[in-house]
Amino acid sequence: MAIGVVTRVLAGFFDVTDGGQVTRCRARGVFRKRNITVLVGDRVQYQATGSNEGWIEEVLPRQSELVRPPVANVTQAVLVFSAGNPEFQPYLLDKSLVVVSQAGLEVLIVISKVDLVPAARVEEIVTPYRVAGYRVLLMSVKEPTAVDLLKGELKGHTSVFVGPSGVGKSSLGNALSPSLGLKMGEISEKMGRGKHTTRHTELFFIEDDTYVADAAGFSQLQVEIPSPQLRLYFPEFEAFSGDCPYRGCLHIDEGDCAVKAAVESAQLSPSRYQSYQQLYDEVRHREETRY
Ligand SMILES: Nc1nc2c(ncn2[C@@H]2O[C@H](COP(=O)(O)OP(=O)(O)OP(=O)(O)O)[C@@H](O)[C@H]2O)c(=O)[nH]1
Ligand SMILES: [Zn+2]
Repeated sequence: MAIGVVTRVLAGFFDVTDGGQVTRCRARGVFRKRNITVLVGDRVQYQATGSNEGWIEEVLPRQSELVRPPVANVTQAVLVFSAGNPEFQPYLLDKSLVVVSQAGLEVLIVISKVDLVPAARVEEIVTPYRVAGYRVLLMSVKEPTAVDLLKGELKGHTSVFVGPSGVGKSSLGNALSPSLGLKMGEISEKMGRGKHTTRHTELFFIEDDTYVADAAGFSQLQVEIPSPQLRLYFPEFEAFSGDCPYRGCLHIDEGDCAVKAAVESAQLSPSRYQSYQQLYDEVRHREETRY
């Protein structure tokens, strides 16, 4: 019996990838009885019955399960944001960071199109995130070696690629695997026409134990964290919050707040703090209007 990863779910069939080889499998009826849905990303035991055909015998325990997109065993989110064209969007990045951290995923930030803005601007964009402890990769089509660094960061992970339209996800996907690039391009084209197409998530084999899924719509997810806990998702605040006079200081309206003081003295990034404030307001607003 072999073990593979479900990379595609079709009507009644599942593509199981094992070392880059794809076997189109049916699933035993027992899964329906046991109320198990086989998801993209599931590790399965399967039995090949012919050339490229087989049966899924068992679904191995899941480490994680994302609802949107419905993918099992995702371990890492790659957040792709461009330095220019479209302009860097700090709030959307900061919000996405909170969402994926909440989902328990490892995070890699990719700043793309760094060739389009001056080096000093790239520094300005990137520094707050490095200070906060995030891994950040700079990417440019003019710097193909960056793709090797990205491959290194993907190794051993099942990653979802997340990012706004036009930041260069298809170009990146293409550099990793031509079929991945094609799929990513296809999706955004449809979204651009404003159509709501239900599309199936697919997992792309990059190398052994290394897969990538694209995740349109991920950034539309809401932050489901209670407002008092939001501050914990801005890890760089912690170096200062110990000096806030109120234990449990939210760093919003409190007097003598050490985090706000650090923002004013530029020891903390004003842009990151602004994102925190905006997110806090959004969550508070939802909490207040819920009942
Ligand atoms: N200058 C520059 N342009 C880039 C870079 N990467 C991608 N582009 C260009 O940016 C445009 C958008 O790239 P895509 O790869 O289609 O971006 P995407 O994120 O897939 O965008 P959607 O398809 O809208 O989701 C294309 O014209 C690319 O050629 C880069 O590193 N530098
Ligand atoms: Zn404070």
